[in-house]
Amino acid sequence: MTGRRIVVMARHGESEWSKNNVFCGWYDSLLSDRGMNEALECAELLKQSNYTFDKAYTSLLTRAHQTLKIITEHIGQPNLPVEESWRLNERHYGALTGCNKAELAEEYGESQVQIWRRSFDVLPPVMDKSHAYYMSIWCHPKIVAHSYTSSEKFPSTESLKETMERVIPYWDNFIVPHIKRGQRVLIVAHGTVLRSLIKYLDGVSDNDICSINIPSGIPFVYEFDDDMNVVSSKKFLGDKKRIEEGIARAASIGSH
Ligand SMILES: O=C(O)[C@H](O)COP(=O)(O)O
Repeated sequence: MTGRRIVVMARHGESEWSKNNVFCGWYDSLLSDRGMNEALECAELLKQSNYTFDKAYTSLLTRAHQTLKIITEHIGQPNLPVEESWRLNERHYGALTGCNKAELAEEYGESQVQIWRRSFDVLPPVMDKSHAYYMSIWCHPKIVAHSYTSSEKFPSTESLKETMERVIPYWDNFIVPHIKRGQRVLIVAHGTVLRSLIKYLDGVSDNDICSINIPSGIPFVYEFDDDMNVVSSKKFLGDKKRIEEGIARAASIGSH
């Protein structure tokens, strides 16, 4: 089939843990009030541009599901088929999960915290069984259900590199075939998952990806040709100032 192959991606709205400036990763934090509004703004931008979809993809995490639900209801597609996968979960932030970013910057220095957050391949320390959020993450009903049906090994820490190693095969094997069949796809995921896709699709270098930040709740669009070459890349919808502010917010370590 010939025609425009459009994929819309969005990062979920702000979570409670992000509001408190705490590393979240696989911890299942809910959307904050601001996050709910961001999801609604995201939905409104899609509605204004008349976007509709055939299929949505998201992670196992509630903040992404809440965002997706707000979007699908607002654009009048509450029954849009949704496929969820742990492969679209936020990166596993290892032992940093639950730590306040500003406090870590005081202890280890800002540049070390930014290396953990944005470098391509520097791993945060591993989360072991003694970690305060170990049980909360591994006893999550969706993770438990998945462990019964699959032999896949889950991570205990991830950099962008390891995140890409699970996201890109999922994109290639599970999402791309639907796009090639002409389906309009929406992906609601997390900062590092979207950075993985951007790095892969746009051929961003290991160095340049460090300065790419994804604002919460602002949709962006990729367009592909029939051979899945990128024709138009990462086009954010909406107000330029709001996009710039969102990017700056995602880049910053934040305060207590
Ligand atoms: O997991 C998290 O803490 C957030 O999704 C993103 O945090 P970051 O912008 O510090 O990577």
